[in-house]
Amino acid sequence: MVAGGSASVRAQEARRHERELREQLLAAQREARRWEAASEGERKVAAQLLMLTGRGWRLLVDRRWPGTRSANVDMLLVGPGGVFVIDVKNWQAPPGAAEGHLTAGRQRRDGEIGKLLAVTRLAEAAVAALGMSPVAVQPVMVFAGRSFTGELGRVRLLGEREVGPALLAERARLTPPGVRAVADHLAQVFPAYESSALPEEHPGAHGVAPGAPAEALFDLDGLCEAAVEAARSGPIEQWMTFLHPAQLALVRRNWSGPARVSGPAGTGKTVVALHRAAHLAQRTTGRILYVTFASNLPRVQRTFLRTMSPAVADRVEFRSLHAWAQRFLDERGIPHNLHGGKAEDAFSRAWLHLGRHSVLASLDPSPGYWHEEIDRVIKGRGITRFEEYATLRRHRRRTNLRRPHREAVWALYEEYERVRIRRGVHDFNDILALALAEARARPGRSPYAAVIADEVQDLTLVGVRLLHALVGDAPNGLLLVGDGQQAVYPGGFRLSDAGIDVRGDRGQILRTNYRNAREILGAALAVVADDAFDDIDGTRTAGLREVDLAYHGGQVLRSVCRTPAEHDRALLAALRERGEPTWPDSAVLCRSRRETAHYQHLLERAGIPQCSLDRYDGRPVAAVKVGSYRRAKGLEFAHVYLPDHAPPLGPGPADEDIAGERAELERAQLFVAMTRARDTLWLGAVRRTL
Ligand SMILES: Nc1ncnc2c1ncn2[C@@H]1O[C@H](COP(=O)(O)OP(=O)(O)OP(=O)(O)O)[C@@H](O)[C@H]1O
Repeated sequence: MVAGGSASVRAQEARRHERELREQLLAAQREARRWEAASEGERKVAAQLLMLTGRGWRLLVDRRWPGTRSANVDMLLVGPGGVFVIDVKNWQAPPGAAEGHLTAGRQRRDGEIGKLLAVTRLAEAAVAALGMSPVAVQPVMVFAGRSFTGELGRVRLLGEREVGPALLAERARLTPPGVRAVADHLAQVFPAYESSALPEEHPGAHGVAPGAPAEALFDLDGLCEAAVEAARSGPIEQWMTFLHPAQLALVRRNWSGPARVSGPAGTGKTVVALHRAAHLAQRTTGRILYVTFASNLPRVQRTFLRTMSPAVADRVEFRSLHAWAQRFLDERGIPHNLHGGKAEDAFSRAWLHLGRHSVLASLDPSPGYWHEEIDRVIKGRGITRFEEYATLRRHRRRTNLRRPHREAVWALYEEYERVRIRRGVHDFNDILALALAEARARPGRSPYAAVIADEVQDLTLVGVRLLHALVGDAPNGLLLVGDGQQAVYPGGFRLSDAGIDVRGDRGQILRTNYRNAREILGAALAVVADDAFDDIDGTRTAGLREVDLAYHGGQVLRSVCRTPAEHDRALLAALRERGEPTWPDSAVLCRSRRETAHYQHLLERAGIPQCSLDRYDGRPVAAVKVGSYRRAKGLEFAHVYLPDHAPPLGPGPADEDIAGERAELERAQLFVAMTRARDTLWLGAVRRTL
């Protein structure tokens, strides 16, 4: 570049710098005028918030409360950390917060909290029009001239000196265009307070024509697309701020009783359930119970909620249903003695004694099917009398068991119970049954404002009855989330058997898949295309479902090998080829525990860091996750490797229906594993298994 050229570039830079300084000066003057007009307390607090406005935050001071003549909102602050509804208190007496009450000196001032919450709800409703979740809106009470840190429910209580650093430390949720769009929208909904001398916010200053209708102030589609893109390009642990309108409606909805959200894989059911948990925690002072069947999932979901909405995270309890039930029995002083191993042993003895020489062996000589029959059909559905079992419709069990078979199953069940009781142990079903009896015997002592069950299709009928007993038919009390197509355990039930009615608007379906690339979802649906399934609400649905796709890239890679050793080398080569940076967002998923152990060792020996899904808690870890298909329920990864994914051919049960049922369950499990993949799905197979 010639000398003259470089001087002209410097001159242009200087001019640009000068322009920026002028703009900053004008903005500072505007803000200064607003603060002069504000009350002394607001001025002091606004001065503290300067550090935020200098970093891309937008401050709306002294705004009118829509729908009222004279009520005002002290401040609305919009920044990377979200939306903050700020109420400034300039009290003579020192503020205090104890035992759920706000005080000024000795006087209770709880009404002030109520007012702030009411205006926060208005702000939530306003930003919902942009698809923004209520978790991104936080009420803050700031005490001018004080140093203070506390909280009452979802309201943060901060002193003048604490507020700036506290809000600055919030995790970034909004991009700069997002901040502008949200602030412009709020400026319209909460206009400048008429009786104040404060100048109006001029949206035009942010590049939008003054007087334009509210909808034109931002590009809603653009905002949603950007949010989807951010979610896709970010790490898997990415929490979300913007939801699809259909999802947001479910998060904020008022249900008059129990409700159900279903939808195919990857349609955001868990995202909705987590936002709903946070929303309900914001609206109530009670606790929210969030349960799943799998024991590893609650840890991951707890991490997600903590990231998404730390203010309410402590009031949402994440538990596997069985862990929760055991603690519940402890709290209520009900003796119990869960011992899975000894209970299994009791069944083996019963089988040796009664089962293997009975008519059951001619249908299926291996005890597994009959163990499931007792576990998921008889005890799982709370059947205690043979007459009930004799005529029971066995959902998701294809074999038509005639009376002699049912009598034989019942004899096996009774023998199992005898041995188990003699040994003084309980199985998992007993724990749920004891908890249900206790919850029914002493209702009204439940500390839960709401209960949310994720992956509900995997629970048993007794489990669902137990959750229902905790909240009954209270409005917004019970939310059941799940997808019958992803049932990975045998047997099933209908919600109506539990006395739960989710007809009409209380049963909602999500339809847009946000997770899987088209090719991946296509491959997964091909596996279950012919398997129509019965959902827990009683509807029969075809396996090949209509799904809208939000994402179109991705690929399916297939590797068919001649020997297991060649296959394992191919897996390692595929992992290495994709490269170390991809490993933290990769998972190797296996059909059984035994195979999981095999692939863990394989990766270890090859020097590829691995982390068991049993230990994974949703926080980023620099290792490939390894676990069984069942352990992968509810999770997702950018790259999923399914080694030796085709079930081996071998001698199966004599009964065709039982063989067909087993094969169908295996396909459902494979479908779940395949739909965990966002971008790449690697399918390994050994030719002997094809
Ligand atoms: N509105 C949205 N915008 C962008 N991404 C979304 C949206 N909703 C959900 N997602 C993303 O889609 C993926 C699937 O969401 P989620 O796990 O909640 O689906 P799901 O229906 O529970 O899936 P599954 O039943 O297969 O476990 C997640 O990565 C989530 O972040």
